[in-house]
Parts: sequence; structure tokens; C-alpha cells
Amino acid sequence: MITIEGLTKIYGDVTVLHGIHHHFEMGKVHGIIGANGAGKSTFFRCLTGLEKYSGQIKGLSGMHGAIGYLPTDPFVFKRITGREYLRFHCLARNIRDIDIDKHNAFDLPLDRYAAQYSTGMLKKLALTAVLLQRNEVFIFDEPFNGVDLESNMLITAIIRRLGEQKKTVFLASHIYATLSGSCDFIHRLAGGKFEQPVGTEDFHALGLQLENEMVSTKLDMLRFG
Ligand SMILES: Nc1ncnc2c1ncn2[C@@H]1O[C@H](COP(=O)(O)OP(=O)(O)OP(=O)(O)O)[C@@H](O)[C@H]1O
Repeated sequence: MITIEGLTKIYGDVTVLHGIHHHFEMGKVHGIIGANGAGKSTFFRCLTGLEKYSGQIKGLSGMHGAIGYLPTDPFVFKRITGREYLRFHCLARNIRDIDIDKHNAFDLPLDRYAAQYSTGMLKKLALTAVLLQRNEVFIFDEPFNGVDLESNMLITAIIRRLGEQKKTVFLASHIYATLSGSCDFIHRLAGGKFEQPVGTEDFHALGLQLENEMVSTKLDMLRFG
């Protein structure tokens, strides 16, 4: 169990995470939803230890060498090739016996410099790296943004497979159908706190509730034709 106790993150005079108390079951796929600016990426950076915060995150100590983090816009040094990037990430986990070409599921041009990769290709390269590392916990921040349809389908299938393998996955996405099709729980971040997690049996009802809150009322504010 990952237990969050009083997690607070403040930037200047803006409190983004407001004394969060929450639990995440290990070995499950956790979808995180929330409006733009709700604090999803901030929460992920706290989980990975990249961000300072007050409060406590229990259950990940000793796991920091086994967390794969895919940020929204992964940074890749431009003067290395895709192959070098993947090899570097494997070596960081002491993985030396890997045939990188065999695992190039996204058909990336591994001998090209990262400078020549498109945004979507960089994302797929970074995703491949965290998968090759054989991590136990995966944090995917909007992995579907900017990648083509085929890759979106493959990423969804990868997340399902990680769930079957009892890996712990955190997935932030704005695509509800993808979340409801791959997650065990959906957690909504609003007002700096998580609401009660929703399990698969209530995904349909949550979808309708969100649509009613976010779409129906707003639609009336606009005039068409
Ligand atoms: N380094 C920073 N310095 C100051 N403010 C920041 C910083 N990083 C994030 N913020 C602010 O914290 C809030 C939460 O940002 P965050 O990126 O975590 O939201 P998000 O839920 O991931 O949004 P989105 O869905 O748009 O990706 C925003 O108001 C943002 O402007």
C-alpha cells in the first residue's frame, strides 16, 4: 500500500496539493483525473522524489530504483541516438544482457539522433526506456498525448499487460475511455485533494457524472448557428 499523509505542495503563494491523505493499492492500475492545473504532474513529481514537499509518502521507500517515470514532455539529450538513450537507461538499472532491437516495439529509428525525433517519437523512446528497465512502479503522465493512433492502442495494451503482471501503475490522462478501459481505480484530484477512488464497477456512473458536470452545463453557455 502506498500511503499519503498530509502531502502539501506550495509554489510561491499557490497551494497545489492541500494536505492530501490517500491510499493507493500496490499491484493495481490507478488512473488520475483532474482539470488542467489540478496538480497531477506535481503529485507525480512528489511520488518520484523529484519535488520537495511537506507530509509523507509511505510505501515507496527502497523502491526508488524501481520506479519508471514518463513525464508529459520527456527530456532527451539531443546529441545521443535512440539506441544510446535506451542503453543508458538499461545500464542505470544494471541491465546489460538486452537485445534492444528485439524490444523496439514502436519501430523507432534507433540509430538516429534524438534531435531528429518528432515529439511523439521522443515520447515512445522514453516509454520504451522505462519498460526495458523492468520497473515495479510506473508513473505515466499523459502517455497518449502526441502519439499516433497505433501507438495509442499499443500503449493501452501495455498498461493492461502491466496490470496483469501486478505492477503498480499511475496513469494521468484526459481521455476517459482509455482510463476506464485500462484502470482498476480512478482517482479524481480536485481542489488540491483526491476524492474517494472509484472502482471498475462504478466507472460508467462516474463517466456520466463527469459528462454532466463538465459538458452539459457548459454546452448551454455557447450558441451554435
Ligand atoms: N515549477 C513550478 N513553479 C510554479 N508553479 C508551478 C510549477 N509547476 C506547476 N506549477 C503550478 O502548479 C499547478 C499544478 O500544475 P500541474 O502541472 O501539476 O497540473 P496538472 O494537473 O498536471 O495539469 P495539466 O492537466 O495541464 O497537465 C498549476 O497552477 C501550475 O501553474
